[in-house]
Amino acid sequence: MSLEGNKFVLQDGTSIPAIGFGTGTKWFKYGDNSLNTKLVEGVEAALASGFVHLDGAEVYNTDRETGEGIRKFGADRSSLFITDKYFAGDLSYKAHSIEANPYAALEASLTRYGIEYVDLYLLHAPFIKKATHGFDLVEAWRYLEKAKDEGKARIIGISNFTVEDIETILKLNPKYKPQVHQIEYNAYLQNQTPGIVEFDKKHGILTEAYSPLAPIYKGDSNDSLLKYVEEIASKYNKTSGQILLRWVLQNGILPITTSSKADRLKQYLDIFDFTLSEDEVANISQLGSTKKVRQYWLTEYGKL
Ligand SMILES: NC(=O)C1=CN([C@@H]2O[C@H](COP(=O)(O)OP(=O)(O)OC[C@H]3O[C@@H](n4cnc5c(N)ncnc54)[C@H](OP(=O)(O)O)[C@@H]3O)[C@@H](O)[C@H]2O)C=CC1
Ligand SMILES: O=C1Nc2ccccc2C1=O
Repeated sequence: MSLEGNKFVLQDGTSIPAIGFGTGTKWFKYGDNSLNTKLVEGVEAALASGFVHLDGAEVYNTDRETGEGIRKFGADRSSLFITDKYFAGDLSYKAHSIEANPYAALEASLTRYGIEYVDLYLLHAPFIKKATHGFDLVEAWRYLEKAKDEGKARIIGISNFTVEDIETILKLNPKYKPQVHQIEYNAYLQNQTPGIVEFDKKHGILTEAYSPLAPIYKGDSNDSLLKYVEEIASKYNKTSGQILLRWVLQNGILPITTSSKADRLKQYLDIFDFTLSEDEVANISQLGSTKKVRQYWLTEYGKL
């Protein structure tokens, strides 16, 4: 698995556009079934800027907007990389997919998107138990394998898993191993759970980083990391956001970001024409590690 230009190439040769546009976080509209025309326009703007990798999930309830944005823009399906995620719920299991299983959930999502397949299908979280879901984590993984076998998902993977959760799947010698793992990752949270980034690497699993820009909106003006990032941003004639995204890439990790602003979307994509030195990457890691910020899955993984 390696970064080659603006793509990550997996061990089996599959390539993934190296930065994704997310339709969760600021667009997240679980429980609201009205069509968000701002997001339809946002997807069109992302495509017009040059994004081809779109990150969605059942729980975001934004697949109709994504499909509509793709059709309005007139993008060729084969030029896009679309991710969807099964809504497993969290530890409390208060909310979760209403579909019978991950395979059925994907079929329902495909209908809402108006597409035939997704490029990547993930279990959004590992909190899956026979008692609550009717199937366990391993059986959930089998549903993803079925989706892959039938061409409904080109690649399958996981999100927010611990090392132990991944081992539960690997131990069973699955037909397909998880190829991608999406986690919260940025300079302020360099391991969502202990040892996870190293574990993914060791097993040839591509890590994706959600919330890669957290230091910008979670830092304060006296922050030593942000001061340093600003300094190197001016050296490379880039913005702080571009430096933080580049730092993610140079750690071998694929950033998933988002914005409603056309100029920011263009900036996010303009990160492939410069390289931070090894010292600069190490300095960002070191300065970032002096502060810890977790934004998601706090109940499950602990407030920092
Ligand atoms: N698997 C999972 O459990 C999760 C997955 N995700 C996925 O990851 C995607 C991205 O996550 P997200 O946390 O939004 O990613 P980022 O950390 O990249 O944050 C994006 C936000 O940063 C803001 N921003 C960018 N630059 C600046 C700046 N200079 N000053 C102030 N604000 C700035 C943008 O605001 P603006 O719009 O104003 O430009 C945008 O809302 C989600 O949409 C979702 O698809 C996210 C969370 C959990
Ligand atoms: O985008 C997201 N927003 C969230 C909030 C809580 C849990 C998961 C997510 C996402 O994936």
